[in-house]
Amino acid sequence: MTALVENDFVATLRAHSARYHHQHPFHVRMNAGELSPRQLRGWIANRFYYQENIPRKDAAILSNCPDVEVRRRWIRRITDHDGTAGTEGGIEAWLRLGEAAGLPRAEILDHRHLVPGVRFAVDAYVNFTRTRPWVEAVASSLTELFAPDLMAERLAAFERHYPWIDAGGLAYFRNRLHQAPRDCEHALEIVTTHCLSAETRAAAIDALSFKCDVLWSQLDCIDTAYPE
Ligand SMILES: O=C(O)c1cc(C(=O)O)c2c(n1)C(=O)C(=O)c1cc(C(=O)O)[nH]c1-2
Repeated sequence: MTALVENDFVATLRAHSARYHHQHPFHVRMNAGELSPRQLRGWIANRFYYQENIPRKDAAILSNCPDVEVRRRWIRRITDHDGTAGTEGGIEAWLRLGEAAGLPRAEILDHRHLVPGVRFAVDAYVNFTRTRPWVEAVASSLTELFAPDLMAERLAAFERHYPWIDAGGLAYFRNRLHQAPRDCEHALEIVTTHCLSAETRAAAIDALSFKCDVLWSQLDCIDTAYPE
């Protein structure tokens, strides 16, 4: 009985793929090769704000998490993005993606292209992880269950449709192909072991819905700011 209910819980989480931002019209146009250089650069510059805030939200989760075993594994996410002495992290890789697309790193770093709604959505995500119970914050990261398929599609689309972007700039997406499955396996393990009541399971599902909205809202704002 418990196993069956747990299967339902995981199935409900996975069913959120239907609300994932791979379906957003901006991503659909991106993968179909229909975006202009200006639109792609706008997306890269705005998505940087998400990238640079991911380690801050992971630090918020660490600060709220009392379990040393979880912290020992979760901390890896921060160095994946920030890098370490001698190794490039995701933030640097994203800046290189920008440069490969003709966007100077200074223009990404100073947020001159950042639109208010993207800032608002990303700040809402970080705030959520600071203020909600840590297991809910972990559940909100489960959009990464759906990310690898989108990354693989995006990689192929960039190579095929946007050859003006130097292929060396695509390392960020390649790295996420193996980082995301590892990360979401851990997140799913945490959520399924900690959310055993109807209430905690409902809260985890709500957290994942909220995160789908965060990702969708970012693209809505980028889409509006960079019309065809
Ligand atoms: O480009 C994307 O579509 C996409 C989506 C997501 C996601 O599903 O949250 C993440 C990422 N990229 C990503 O690069 C990343 O590092 C990441 C971390 C997280 C998270 O919530 O912990 N999501 C994502």
